[in-house]
Amino acid sequence: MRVHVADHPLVTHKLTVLRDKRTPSPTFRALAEELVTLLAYEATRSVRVEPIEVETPVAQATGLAISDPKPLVVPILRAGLGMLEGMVKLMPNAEVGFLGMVRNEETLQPAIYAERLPEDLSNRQCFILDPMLATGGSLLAAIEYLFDRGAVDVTAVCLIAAPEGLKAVEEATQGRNLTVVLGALDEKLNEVGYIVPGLGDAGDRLYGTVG
Ligand SMILES: O=P(O)(O)OC[C@H]1O[C@H](OP(=O)(O)OP(=O)(O)O)[C@H](O)[C@@H]1O
Ligand SMILES: O=c1cc[nH]c(=O)[nH]1
Ligand SMILES: [Mg+2]
Repeated sequence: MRVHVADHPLVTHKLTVLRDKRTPSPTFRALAEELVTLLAYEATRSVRVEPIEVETPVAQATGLAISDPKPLVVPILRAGLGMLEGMVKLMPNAEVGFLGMVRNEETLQPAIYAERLPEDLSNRQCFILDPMLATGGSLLAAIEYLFDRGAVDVTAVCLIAAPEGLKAVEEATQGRNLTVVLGALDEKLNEVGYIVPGLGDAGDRLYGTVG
């Protein structure tokens, strides 16, 4: 597993405002989108491309185009939806599929409650979006789901991770072609499975509801 933790003052600045419990949902949503666009720059470094020729007003130029099959972006509902616009802004011709997952707050076990993905993911590059990697259970279930469907290459973009969850994902995905791109790697998980210092419940903070 390759891990990249953003080391950029703008990322840390925006994350600091996200962490602040006084930040209201509209600002939280705008910042989550901006953060993803910054992280997407790194996350798409290995996007598959092929050479193409174009005519400039002056001469022939060789450039690059994103190859087929197009990358598949998979936000994990609910909170991952807050990252979708920021990602597709950078890669407008990517396809988008959806996975709805919820973590049982007692057992911390994830469950998939909705799925809308292309049937066949063989030979696909997939980009999972989920702001929080806490125990790692949700991300791991999403990763396994995509690989089981035939994906060959998965990159997860998360705003904040706990070391415990990152380690769990790494141990369970040995030999997989997996990259994790993070805005920050925090200190730890608390006794109820929240990231410390984290930002609280990302879904609640994005959408202003509880649950
Ligand atoms: O690493 P884990 O311990 O699995 O926790 C992380 C998961 O928890 C949050 O989702 P949640 O279950 O709160 O659903 P929501 O997005 O609908 O709020 C978050 O968006 C991740 O999907
Ligand atoms: O800190 C956490 C852990 C799981 N899910 C969240 O939204 N936040
Ligand atoms: Mg939640």
